[in-house]
Amino acid sequence: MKVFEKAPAKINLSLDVLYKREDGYHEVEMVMTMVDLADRIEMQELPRDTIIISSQAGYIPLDEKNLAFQAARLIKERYDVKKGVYIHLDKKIPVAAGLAGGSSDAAATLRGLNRLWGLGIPDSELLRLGAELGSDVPFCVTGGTAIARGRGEKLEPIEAPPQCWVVLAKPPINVSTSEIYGKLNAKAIKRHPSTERIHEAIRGKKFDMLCSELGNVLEEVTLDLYPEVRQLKECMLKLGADGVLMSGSGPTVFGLVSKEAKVSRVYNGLRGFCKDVFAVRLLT
Ligand SMILES: C[C@](O)(CO)[C@H](O)COP(=O)(O)OP(=O)(O)OC[C@H]1O[C@@H](n2ccc(N)nc2=O)[C@H](O)[C@@H]1O
Ligand SMILES: Nc1ncnc2c1ncn2[C@@H]1O[C@H](COP(=O)(O)OP(=O)(O)OP(=O)(O)O)[C@@H](O)[C@H]1O
Repeated sequence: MKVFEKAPAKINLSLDVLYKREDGYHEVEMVMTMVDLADRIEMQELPRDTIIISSQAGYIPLDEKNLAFQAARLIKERYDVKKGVYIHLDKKIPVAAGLAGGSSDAAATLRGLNRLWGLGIPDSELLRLGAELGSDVPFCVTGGTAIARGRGEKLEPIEAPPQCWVVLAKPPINVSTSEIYGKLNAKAIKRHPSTERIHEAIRGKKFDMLCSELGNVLEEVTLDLYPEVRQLKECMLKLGADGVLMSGSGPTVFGLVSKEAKVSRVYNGLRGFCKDVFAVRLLT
């Protein structure tokens, strides 16, 4: 038997850090949503008690470092499943991009294996398992739009943002999430985004307000380390995107665009700047 799951990319409409915690993680407040750019995960039962990962993408680990492998191992151990599984990851989300590609693959694996093996694990438990795999995984389990708190695992589902186009561009650099958090001085953040005002813009479907309230405190670190990300933001604004922000710890920058007529100008203008450019819709 085989099951398929879509693993969509996330973007952070806001990302605020409140303080650094004793456990080394940062207490965050983020508004997150999904976009229509997704990996496709195929899971097939194997008679032998093993986990095999394959992918068409040549640049991700296929062993226990892969988050989908870790998700499968966690479910097998926790629910004492003696069967094996073959997992194929058809990667469309750029890797180490700030789009939670690995986290979304892990979440899709949890959902898919729950179905494949008929385990009947409730959503609340899938969220708890997800939190053991990474801070972004619980949000990827539920999807939709949510305010995430704690280290990212405490979720408050909210309304969908006003529908628009999202142009994503990833410059050809790799950014380490732990390095960016590590270099952030939480006590010296210059400008905190307002989660409340972002939520108000979403609730009231106020697209212009949403664009002007976008904010991510990790930009302070990543944009200084990688000036090309700052240039990419400026370029996207010049090309006519209505609101522009870096997603997660970067380096992907996304632009919100309300009018379809403007999308191709932004998309084509960026193609000269970097190879990984996508024009997609919000997944509402
Ligand atoms: C940047 C975001 O992607 C925004 O959604 C997330 O905050 C990070 O999510 P993630 O990549 O799933 O994070 P994890 O795999 O749990 O942690 C990676 C590293 O990021 C740092 N980290 C992560 C989350 C958090 N709230 N505080 C942190 O300081 C820690 O150093 C950790 O070692
Ligand atoms: N299934 C997977 N897909 C992509 N990368 C994976 C996967 N499993 C493990 N990795 C590893 O995880 C690292 C981060 O990749 P990922 O694409 O998840 O980053 P990201 O989009 O920056 O995540 P986040 O936004 O959650 O910080 C990469 O170095 C990659 O080798």
